[in-house]
Formats: sequence, C-alpha cells, structure tokens
Amino acid sequence: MRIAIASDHAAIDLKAELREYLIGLGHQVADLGPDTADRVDYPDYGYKLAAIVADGTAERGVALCGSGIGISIAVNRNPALRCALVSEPLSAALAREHNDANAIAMGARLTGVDMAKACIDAFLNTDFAGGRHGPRVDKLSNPDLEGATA
Ligand SMILES: O=C(CO)[C@H](O)[C@H](O)[C@H](O)COP(=O)(O)O
Repeated sequence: MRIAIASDHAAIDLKAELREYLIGLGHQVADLGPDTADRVDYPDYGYKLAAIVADGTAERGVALCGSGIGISIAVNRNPALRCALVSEPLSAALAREHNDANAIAMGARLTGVDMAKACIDAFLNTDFAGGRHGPRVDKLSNPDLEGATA
C-alpha cells in the first residue's frame, strides 16, 4: 500500500520508527517530514499529508504530533480525509470498519512505539464494513445529504 507519514517536531522519533516498520511490512512509504527536531507547526504537515491522500498519491495517511490532536484537526480540515485520533488498536480497527478512515493520528507523547505499531496493524488490516455505515460516511463529506439508515 502507498502510505504517507508526517509529524511535527514532537513526533519525529516515532515517525522514524513507524516509517521503518511500514517499510519492513512491504509498504511504499512517503515521509513528508520534518527531517529534524527543529520546532515546526503541525498544521503545515497535516495539510501536506491530507493533500497527498486526497489526490490519491497515497492511499492512507499516518499523522503524528505530541498528542495527535493538533495534527488530526489539521488533516480533517480537508473534506476528503477521515482521520481518526487513536491510542489503541480497537479504535484503529473501528475507524476502518465503521468510518472508512483513510488516515490515523497518534500522539508520540502519549502512545508508545509498540502500541503505535499495533494501531498501524489494525488500521491497515481492517476493511470498511459498508452496509449501514456507507451512507453515514457519505454524509461526512456531504453535509447536505438527507435520509437516515436503520
Ligand atoms: O497539537 C498538539 C497538541 O494538541 C501537539 O501535541 C503538538 O505536538 C504540541 O502542541 C507541540 O508543543 P511544543 O510545546 O511546541 O513542543
């Protein structure tokens, strides 16, 4: 799978760990930076990651900052992105199964490397369930859609 990964300065070590983990799993990984620990602004990297997923260059995105909160907000500003902030694998799996998430965000100051890898596994290995979840997900990118599903 083509996967983009990006962070701010608070998560460059976790980004490096996850980049190598993803490469080891056989994925094509685009590391969008940053490359140093110099202080940067998470929106810049969140927007970059969202653009690459939205235009199809990457199929999935992994966004990291200190808490995961700031960069997840930035990624979700792009209407084509459904980025779930996760800290354990069940949420990562549900983000795929129910929400067809095309990105996850994690916080390097809150989530350890092994837990982050487990979240990545759940995110990459869980399919969208479709069915009743389909119209709900459609409404996320089109708030004018009407109708409810049972
Ligand atoms: O966006 C965040 C908080 O919601 C992230 O945790 C950032 O990484 C954090 O704000 C960066 O903080 P710093 O004090 O500038 O390292």
